[in-house]
Amino acid sequence: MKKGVLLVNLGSPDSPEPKDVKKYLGEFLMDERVIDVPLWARTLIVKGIILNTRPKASAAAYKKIWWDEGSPLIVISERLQHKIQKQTTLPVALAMRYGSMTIKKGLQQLVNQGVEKVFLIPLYPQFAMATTETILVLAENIRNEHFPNLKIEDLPAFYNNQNYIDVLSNSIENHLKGKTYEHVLFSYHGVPERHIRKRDITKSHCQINGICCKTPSKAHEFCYRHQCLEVTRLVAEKLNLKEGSYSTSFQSRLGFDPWLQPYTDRTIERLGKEGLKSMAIVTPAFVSDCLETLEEIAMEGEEIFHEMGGSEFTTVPCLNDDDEWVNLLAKWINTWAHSKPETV
Ligand SMILES: C=CC1=C(C)c2cc3[nH]c(cc4nc(cc5[nH]c(cc1n2)c(C)c5CCC(=O)O)C(CCC(=O)O)=C4C)c(C)c3C=C
Ligand SMILES: [Fe+2]
Ligand SMILES: [Fe+2]
Repeated sequence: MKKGVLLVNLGSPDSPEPKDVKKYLGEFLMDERVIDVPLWARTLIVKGIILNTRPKASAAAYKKIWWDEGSPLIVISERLQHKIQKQTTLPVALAMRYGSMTIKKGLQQLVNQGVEKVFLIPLYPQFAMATTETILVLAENIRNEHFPNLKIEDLPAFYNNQNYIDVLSNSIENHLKGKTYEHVLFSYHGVPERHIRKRDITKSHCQINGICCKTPSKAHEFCYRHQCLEVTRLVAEKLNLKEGSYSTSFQSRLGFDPWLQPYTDRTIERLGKEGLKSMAIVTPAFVSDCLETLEEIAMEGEEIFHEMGGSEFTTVPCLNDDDEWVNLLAKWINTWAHSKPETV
């Protein structure tokens, strides 16, 4: 049975022009796993409010970070794909959950090469309904409709895989080059608190308080908050960061519902107000730099810190196409390729 790999990331607009940003945001935010309210309410919020107000401002933000070759998230994902391809004999395709590089096209490319079994790799270290789950559900729907004979297996969230933690820690250490910052902030993309409760398979564990995510539970297989806190804990342990010299926060909230806290912008503000002069930010919910890291953190975050009196602010790049990261993904792919007996 011929095997192949499909890497899947979030996606970006085709260009940083308001019309393309509007089209992209429309598809993204109408996803029932991103804005998880009934269709009528989602339509009202997205088409009635957000798409009439946000695309211009979002387009301006995209313009600040756009590269000559295109969206950083897409260009970086393509570089990753090409580097991985050099380390495996399996065909490696790339798709995006939203936008024009669709999952259907990615699966079609593999099928055209004779692939019968796909290793689907959502490029997210932590599970979330708005990221991993929506990819898996869509891929399964596309398979049922267009490729019923195709087998698909997926890579589960790898937030606590020690090899991943080592690669991430090394990349942080390499960026900081031995310089000590007074605080290291681990900033993860936020989600509404409701998303965490919805995916609590025990129905009662996740209270979103100080202790639930630190108390062992089978709920953690699908608890984004637990998985983010674990990445921070494991990296801090590996890098020997002292208690109090690092913390976790959540960025990019949208709307009025409570999202995971503490919020990144307020945390940077607080640290600046407390007289902190130097800080580093790491963004481990993303494996590729994107609007959220290059604009919201590296530009807006730095501006907030400076306004509050801080001076040195550094944003650690995502893993992008880092060689150790490529090697690790290639190792997982090649292990998968050889691990299971072929079905005839
Ligand atoms: C209800 C809204 C959103 C949820 C829930 C959400 C979860 C979520 N998103 C990412 C990763 C990325 N998000 C990006 C951009 C982005 N996200 C939202 C909204 C939600 N995300 C919006 C409206 C936008 C667009 C930006 C804007 O208009 O200001 C990106 C960047 C894409 C790019 O092109 O660079 C990424 C990556 C994760 C990991 C996540 C939940 C865990
Ligand atoms: Fe997002
Ligand atoms: Fe939890």
